[in-house]
Amino acid sequence: CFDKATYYGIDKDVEAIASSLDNEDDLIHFYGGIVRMVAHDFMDYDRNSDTPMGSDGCIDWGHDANRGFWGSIWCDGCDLTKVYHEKYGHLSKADFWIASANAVIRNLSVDKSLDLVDTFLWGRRDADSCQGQGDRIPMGSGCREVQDVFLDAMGLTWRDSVALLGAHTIGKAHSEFSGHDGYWMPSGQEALVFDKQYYEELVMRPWRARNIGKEEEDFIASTEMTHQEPQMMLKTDLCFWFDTDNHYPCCTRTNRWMDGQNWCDWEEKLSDLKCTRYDSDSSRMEAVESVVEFLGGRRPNENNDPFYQAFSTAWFKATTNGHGDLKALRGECW
Ligand code: HEM
Repeated sequence: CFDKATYYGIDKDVEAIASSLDNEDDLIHFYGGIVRMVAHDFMDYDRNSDTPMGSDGCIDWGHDANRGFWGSIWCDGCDLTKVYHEKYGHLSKADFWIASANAVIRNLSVDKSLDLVDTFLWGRRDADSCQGQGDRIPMGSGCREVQDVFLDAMGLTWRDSVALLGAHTIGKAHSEFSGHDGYWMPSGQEALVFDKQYYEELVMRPWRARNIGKEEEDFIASTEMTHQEPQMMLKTDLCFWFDTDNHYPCCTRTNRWMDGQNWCDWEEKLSDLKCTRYDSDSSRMEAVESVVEFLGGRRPNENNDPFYQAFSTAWFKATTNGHGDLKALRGECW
């Protein structure tokens, strides 16, 4: 049995661990890591495979795609794992992880308004093994990958995909894990708020290609000169607005200068390689239109509702994919 009291008990326990962390970077990674871990559990779902996987509490911890979980988010000595074994071992890990991620999202959403309790279903069974799981995780090369994983394998829409990637509004990329480095947001404080700022940064911030020719090709904010706490976007993020699959490397705004220096030309000369938008008949326009929708209207505005609603729908689809027999939370367990 899984009732609302247990669900909110997990929420409280996640918050208790968070408040025991005194370092902002640890806090960001704790919150971000839980949500990312659930995404890695559901992004391996392939409806066309004999071994579909999906949210089953099974992650290939040793795979490069999954670096950054074992040892800090989930491990024998990790706080979340200890809480699970001490209090929630009667639940599957898959259910527990999703309830924990829901707690993160609720606690970091504006006025704690995004409560996913009403769409939470439980009853997932954990898999003992999931060989090949890591090979199914997208690495950030671009929208072709989003199409393969989210649309073709998981059966989601472009709108769902754009909504789910909005989760990059929290957390950070670490050079020691993925090779990418930086926040999606301009500051650590903003990386602790679950809101629509991801779309605002995508559209408003000038971006230039970074790590060109390397495995971790991505984008860095053109306003960024120090590289101490860089602001970045992956090619899988920026492709919701620019055609980075067909035109990379590039720079999104080639007409910005400082002290006679073009902002696109800090490391490489990119001022003559302007990023291109999609043609109006491109199938990717559904992604572009979703970004516009999630911006919530004329700027500036505080309207997170379109993002929150679309995220709830997409999160529900992604976390229940392949499960036909899940149950709603009970009012009370006897
Ligand atoms: C195309 C799909 C995706 C790609 C290519 C991708 C890629 C990445 C990469 C490279 C990182 C940095 C990891 C590190 O170095 O620590 C990251 C972090 C993160 N991702 Fe994604 N991601 C994808 C989808 C998602 C989805 C669907 C969610 C949730 C709904 C998500 C949530 C997060 C979060 C919260 C973090 C921050 C982790 C932390 O702070 O430790 N991602 N992602």
